[in-house]
Amino acid sequence: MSGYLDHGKWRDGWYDTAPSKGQFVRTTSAFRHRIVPPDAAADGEERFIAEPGRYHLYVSLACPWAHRTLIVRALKKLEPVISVSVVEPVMTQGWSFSDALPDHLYRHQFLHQLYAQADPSYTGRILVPVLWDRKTSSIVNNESSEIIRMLNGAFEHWADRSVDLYPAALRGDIDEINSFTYEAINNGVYRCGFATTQEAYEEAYVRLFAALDDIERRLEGKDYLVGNRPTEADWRLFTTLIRFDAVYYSHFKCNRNRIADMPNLASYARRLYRVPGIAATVDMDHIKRHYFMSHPHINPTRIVPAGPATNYFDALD
Ligand SMILES: N[C@@H](CCC(=O)N[C@@H](CS)C(=O)NCC(=O)O)C(=O)O
Repeated sequence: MSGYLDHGKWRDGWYDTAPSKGQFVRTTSAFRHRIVPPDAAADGEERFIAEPGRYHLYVSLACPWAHRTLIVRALKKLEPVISVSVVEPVMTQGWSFSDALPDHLYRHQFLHQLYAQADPSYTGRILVPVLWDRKTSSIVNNESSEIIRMLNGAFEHWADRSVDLYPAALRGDIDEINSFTYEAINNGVYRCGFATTQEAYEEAYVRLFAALDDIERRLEGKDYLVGNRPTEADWRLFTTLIRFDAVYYSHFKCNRNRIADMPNLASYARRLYRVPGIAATVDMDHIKRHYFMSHPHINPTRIVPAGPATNYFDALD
């Protein structure tokens, strides 16, 4: 089960959808600091400066938002620079650690203990991803869209500079697609799955599939959403696509059709999946166990479906 911290104390509890007429409203991330490259920190004012071995990511392999950060870390070849701890996929007191999946820094049992360590009076939900600073023992940032920008741009001294997921010339187009994708698709599947009224669910469902149809058209004759190399816009969409047929289609009732039934989207997702380093970031076991076992209000038996037998992304051409 999930829950939140109330002035540093754990409380079980789900999102209250009553004030929003059954609509799921995502909470905003609380920690929003920035890491700057060493050369941009010359005046000594900056608190968080890029350096190897200083920062640590806490992620769930199940979570599409955390998945973005692992993808950018892999593409920028930052594995030796930024270390990672992975939480257990099934929520207990929210996200937890185990002997098999430990908190490498503090051996906490639960992620909420890390939030309380950063801010003993923290009130709010305990979200992944978390970008942690060893030096100040604090959370730099827990908003994936901002973390991926930092991984793409602040660690250039140690990163693979041939990869730029947010090139200056394409930023306007990337930002525009990102907000469209976020509202209707990335968060749209959650707005379907966590809706508590028929109206709220149907509104999210119609918007989701209209957006997928739109992207299906945009991808006609194109390999990527913006330009001719993968950008942030592609990776942000990818983490939802890869979970869609196995989880969102059934668990979140996003069942007009599968991604496998949309030829351009299916081959696009497969193309992205085959980029070197990406397949290793996709863990279908964590993904399926997390969703089907962590939301007992949606799936009370907590049975994890055996299928789908094959996914569009591992099918042979
Ligand atoms: N906007 C945030 C969203 C992060 C988020 O909602 N993560 C989910 C996992 S998919 C979470 O940790 N949920 C725990 C909860 O809501 O209690 C981001 O992109 O970083």
